[in-house]
Amino acid sequence: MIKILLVEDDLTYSRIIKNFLEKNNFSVDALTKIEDAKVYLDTHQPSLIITDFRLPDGTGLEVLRYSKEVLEDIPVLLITNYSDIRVAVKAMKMGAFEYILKPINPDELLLTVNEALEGANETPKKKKKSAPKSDEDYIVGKSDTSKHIEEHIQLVAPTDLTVIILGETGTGKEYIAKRIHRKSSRSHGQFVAIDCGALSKELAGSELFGHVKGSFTGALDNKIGHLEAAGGGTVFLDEVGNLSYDIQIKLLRALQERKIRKIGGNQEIPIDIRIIAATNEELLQQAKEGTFREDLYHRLNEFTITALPLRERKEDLMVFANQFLEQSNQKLGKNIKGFDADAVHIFEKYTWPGNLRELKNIVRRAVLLSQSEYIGINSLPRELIDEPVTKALEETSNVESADFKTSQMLQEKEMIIRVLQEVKYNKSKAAKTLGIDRKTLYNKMEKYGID
Ligand SMILES: Nc1ncnc2c1ncn2[C@@H]1O[C@H](COP(=O)(O)OP(=O)(O)OP(=O)(O)O)[C@@H](O)[C@H]1O
Repeated sequence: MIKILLVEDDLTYSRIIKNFLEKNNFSVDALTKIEDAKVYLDTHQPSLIITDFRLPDGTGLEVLRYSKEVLEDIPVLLITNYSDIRVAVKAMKMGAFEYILKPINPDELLLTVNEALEGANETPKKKKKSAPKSDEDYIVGKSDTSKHIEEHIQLVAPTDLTVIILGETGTGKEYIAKRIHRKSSRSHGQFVAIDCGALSKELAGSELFGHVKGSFTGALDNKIGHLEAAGGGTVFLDEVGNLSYDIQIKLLRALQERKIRKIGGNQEIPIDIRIIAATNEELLQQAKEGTFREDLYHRLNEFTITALPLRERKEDLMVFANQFLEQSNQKLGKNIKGFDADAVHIFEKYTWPGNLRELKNIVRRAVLLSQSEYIGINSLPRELIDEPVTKALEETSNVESADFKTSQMLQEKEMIIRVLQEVKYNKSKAAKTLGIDRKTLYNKMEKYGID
């Protein structure tokens, strides 16, 4: 039976999730604290972790970080209470598989659990990222920017040039890389995606280049690295700015000489790969500051493609939203026809910090929740609807020039409003969720003028 670790300190919630998953034939071990989860992960190998964001001894991000350290390829789902998409985006960047907003919808939970487990072994070992299953999944978009990206993909794909793809998280860098691979003469070979941000410092060399038996403690056998294994195919180095200096030197050599040497080995092994690298950092800036080798930067940068954030390609927004709706309809067996005018208006106003990944997630959730033919604001999470309010608040208070305290107060006010809405204005529940007593909550509500 597939084993799941659940880290949730709200015992009622924990029991509901555990019972629900057990009814669906999963075995669930439930814990309430990060420290206990760490001890558990030292001795157990669950296939999936579901963790709440707010825990008594820290945040779920710590569970995520630790799990990536001890178990390389374990999917982690983060439950966030305050609909804080920025936390969710950070979690995704740290390697979380998906985030789920409270209040949890059981169908959504089950769907996400199954998606996370799809392809994951029962005993996880290797890091692998999700990639488009087929080219049919890929949406081109209709903005000029999208058309340019498509032209560039078509232009560079048949060559063997190394490509750097720049862009914020969730803008589709991996999707672009995979499309280049599919349109290239290497399409019959493998597409190997490596998340350089998730490679441990000690093992990065061995993962990329391989090692010979006995070259370090734990090297019990000869190992073939990804660069050799992907022979004839394409290697996608995501978050390439995270590679250590040593590895950068080795990679530069590999690219220049088209040969690698395994860790602890003397033999030169020819490699036949194309590299596509991606970063959401200012790699050139890093190169200038000396944290990323400039020679490697130039070697990688034979061609650049920039994936713009969704907020700068508004024309594409509804094209993607409608396609995601179609995909979700198919997957969930629903027949939602589209979005109503209010939903479209809210979509257009929102800033989409998690870009296409966030849009897809929100559309999928809305399709799942929607009771009517057209998705309306009732099926959208609060953060989308509240964002303009938050922004107006920030603008009137001119947060940029205001001191830190003002900004903290604004955040606190916003959080109290959100929690109150979430618990339908039950003050005891709100106080409990916020981790303060009722009296403090009343004082704060008065201070911020919340009715
Ligand atoms: N062109 C596209 N067509 C359809 N879906 C897309 C496209 N680009 C991105 N997506 C959706 O957005 C999600 C995120 O895309 P992707 O993983 O390629 O982003 P990324 O920029 O590599 O993110 P990160 O920097 O966080 O690794 C994908 O899983 C997919 O669902």
